[in-house]
Amino acid sequence: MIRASQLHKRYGSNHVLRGIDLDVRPGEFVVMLGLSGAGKSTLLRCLNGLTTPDEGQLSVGGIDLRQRHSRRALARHVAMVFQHHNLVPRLSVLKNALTGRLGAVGVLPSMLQLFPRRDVDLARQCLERVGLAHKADARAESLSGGQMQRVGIARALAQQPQVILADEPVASLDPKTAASVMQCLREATRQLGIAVVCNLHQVEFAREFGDRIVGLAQGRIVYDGAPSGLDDAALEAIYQTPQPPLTEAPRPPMGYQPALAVGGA
Ligand SMILES: Nc1ncnc2c1ncn2[C@@H]1O[C@H](COP(=O)(O)OP(=O)(O)OP(=O)(O)O)[C@@H](O)[C@H]1O
Repeated sequence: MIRASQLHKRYGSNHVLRGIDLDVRPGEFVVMLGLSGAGKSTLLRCLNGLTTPDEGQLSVGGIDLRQRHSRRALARHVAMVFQHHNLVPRLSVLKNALTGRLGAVGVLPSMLQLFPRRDVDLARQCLERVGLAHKADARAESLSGGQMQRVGIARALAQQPQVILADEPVASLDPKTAASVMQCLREATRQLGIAVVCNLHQVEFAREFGDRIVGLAQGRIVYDGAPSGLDDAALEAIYQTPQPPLTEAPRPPMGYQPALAVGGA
């Protein structure tokens, strides 16, 4: 589903990704952890074709991302879930979900918002999956933050992607709502066999919802394994070495207590 081999990405002299090897299978839910600046979002941008790696091999859904013409094709296979859901507030919930079909219908029908019946049915089914079928006609702006993010997930599902990339999808939500949105994302994608790569800052959510955890530190994978293997040593590799830069305080991973006191007696 995703095959990345020895990916490198530099922004000027900033060597952000330093040899990433990552294979993700259909239906696998991968949670990516790491300090701010570790390179998580950059890796997601490589996976959705927004950024081109400087070196390495990368294919997503069987599409070789080194080829220019593949970007449009990629949009049909890869959907995004954003931290700030990016809904159109004045549109109905159903129409927001339907925007997931924009890449599949022609330009004119999409400008006129004329969607085939089957797309409307699909969008309704996706809303049902995220528990919001009853809100189909409500304006998106009338929903709670958690409900809005569920619509964001429904929109991604309506794209019928092979891969969903989620960049801190629950960072703006309270812990209880965040857990229910993570549950919703995991269940829907598992039922449909969609591979997920999800950036998170909450270690306990990574443990609870991830099939597999990938830890990034300074552009390198320092942990790749089961949630059960995410012990203190693994967390120290992800969060403690090297120390975060003094100018940029990282968001602390929730529930993480370092095993060793830094700078202690
Ligand atoms: N478009 C860009 N141009 C220049 N530098 C960039 C760009 N995007 C990211 N960077 C740099 O790449 C590094 C990694 O950033 P990235 O956003 O991938 O980190 P992250 O792990 O996702 O952090 P966070 O958890 O805060 O989102 C940072 O030093 C950042 O400043």
